[in-house]
Amino acid sequence: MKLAALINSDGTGAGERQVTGFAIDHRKVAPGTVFGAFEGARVNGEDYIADAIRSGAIAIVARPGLQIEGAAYIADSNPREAFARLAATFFAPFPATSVAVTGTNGKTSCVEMTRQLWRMAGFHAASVGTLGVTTADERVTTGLTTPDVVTFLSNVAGLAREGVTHLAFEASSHGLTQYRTEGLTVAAAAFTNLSRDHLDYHGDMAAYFTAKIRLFSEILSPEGTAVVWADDPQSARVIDLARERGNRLVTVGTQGDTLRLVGRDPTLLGQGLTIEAEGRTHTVNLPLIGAYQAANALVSAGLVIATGGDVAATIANLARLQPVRGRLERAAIAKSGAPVYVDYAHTPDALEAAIAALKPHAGGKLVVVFGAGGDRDTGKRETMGRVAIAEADRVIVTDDNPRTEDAAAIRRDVLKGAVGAEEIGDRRAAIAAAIRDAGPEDIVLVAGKGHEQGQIVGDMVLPFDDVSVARECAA
Ligand SMILES: CC(=O)N[C@H]1[C@@H](OP(=O)(O)OP(=O)(O)OC[C@H]2O[C@@H](n3ccc(=O)[nH]c3=O)[C@H](O)[C@@H]2O)O[C@H](CO)[C@@H](O)[C@@H]1O[C@H](C)C(=O)N[C@@H](C)C(=O)N[C@H](CCC(=O)O)C(=O)O
Ligand SMILES: Nc1ncnc2c1ncn2[C@@H]1O[C@H](COP(=O)(O)OP(=O)(O)OP(=O)(O)O)[C@@H](O)[C@H]1O
Ligand SMILES: N[C@H](CCC[C@H](N)C(=O)O)C(=O)O
Ligand SMILES: [Mg+2]
Repeated sequence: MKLAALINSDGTGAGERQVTGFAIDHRKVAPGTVFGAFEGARVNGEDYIADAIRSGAIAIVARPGLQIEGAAYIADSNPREAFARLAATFFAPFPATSVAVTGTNGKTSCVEMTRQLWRMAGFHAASVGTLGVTTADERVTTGLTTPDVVTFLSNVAGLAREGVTHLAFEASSHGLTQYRTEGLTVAAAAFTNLSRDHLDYHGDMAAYFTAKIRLFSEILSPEGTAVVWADDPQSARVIDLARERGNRLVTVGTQGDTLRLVGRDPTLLGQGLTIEAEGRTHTVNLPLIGAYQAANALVSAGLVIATGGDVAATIANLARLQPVRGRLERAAIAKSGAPVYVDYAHTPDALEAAIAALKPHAGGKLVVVFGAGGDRDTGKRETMGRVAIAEADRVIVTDDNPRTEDAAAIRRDVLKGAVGAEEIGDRRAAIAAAIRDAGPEDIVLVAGKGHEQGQIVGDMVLPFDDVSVARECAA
């Protein structure tokens, strides 16, 4: 593609040059690249413009007012958005039906369940999120929940080339703020819930909510559908916005209109759901435990219905959902018979939801092993501690990805809320102690890392998998 196909010719002849790719990191620039130079949280990408041009960049997308020589200058007051728009033109086409999920908790679960439901309906579907890029055949991790815009758009275009027609992706608040997922037509957008997380980056809850809501105010197609978990205190704001914009609405939950949850009856390994839809009552056995998994299943069904799925068939397909990796995953059975679950709860609300899911199944004690990640919102630590002490019967505070922080200091923050909890810094030792002491009627919950395969200490990633460690400790 010639540069002139992306921008109006600037009279220098630059428009005749061939565009070979897009980059937002100057180290990834090759001859023919369009380079996006953005001010970041850590460094200023504008400082690398000269290096990018030396490496062959033919155009620079940046804010107005810079001196740029040797490449076309595409100046825009919102350079991230302008860059994403151009990159989308370059990488298109994308899967014909794309939907996005935002919210503090449940994004990964929803994109994964939506992908599964589409597949059951016979579509070639994929999901992109914390677990990576997933199709029916394989899963490739990208390292971030919402990858950077170039990785995202090039991967999604690759999926379309492989024949994927249906895509569900996670829109994290960082991703939304940094315009990582612009440029494709979003047919439906879902909101799961809002609670505390990531205030290190966003500052306060209002800014965090504003970041998330951009999915509905700017990214969702004007002809698209907003799918809303109606039971969250913030849902009304999303519903109001969708109404103002004239988007179609699908609301789900006990307060929902499209899929109204009127009954939830936990069984040993799942739950019976009673759902009112289109004036009829449907019943289905969801093979997953916990109110939160029922919520995510309904949001996912809402996304499938919003993009043309049959209501009765979609509800019936919930009976065939497979568990999502690291979300209430039954990892092992202790010698005493106590089941050990691994869950990705790393916010106060998620921890509460995970404990609430398991508690009804514990005849004896509910034991929770958890910590908090370093270089992340410090304010959530004490609240997580308080939730654990209030809801569980035995609490062991341990390490979870200290990153560049002092692990003992992070545990101290958690213990401020978890008054009276035990402290075992080494995660393997903590899991071992919980499993060793668990009685036959007890349940052990190992929370915080879910599917993660490593413990991040400093700039090293030490191999660590809660599921394997639980199995080793139970053996
Ligand atoms: C805080 C944050 O989101 N940082 C991400 C973001 O940074 P930024 O735009 O602020 O970038 P910066 O590092 O200050 O650099 C500014 C610009 O200069 C460029 N640069 C930088 C250095 C250089 O040598 N050359 C160069 O060109 C960078 O590519 C960037 O465009 O852009 C970078 C490039 O894409 C990301 O790698 C980086 O993710 C870091 C590693 C990260 O840890 N992000 C986490 C917090 C994150 O994004 N998490 C969310 C949410 C998780 C969830 O709850 O699900 C996620 O979506 O994963
Ligand atoms: N609907 C929900 N309501 C409350 N808690 C939930 C809900 N869904 C998931 N959780 C909790 O959040 C954890 C993470 O779930 P999931 O990975 O689906 O969320 P996410 O939004 O993708 O998280 P991340 O922001 O890390 O990508 C789960 O393990 C569970 O503890
Ligand atoms: N996407 C989340 C994952 C947190 C997982 C938890 N194990 C931690 O390290 O805090 C984040 O980057 O904040
Ligand atoms: Mg996720």
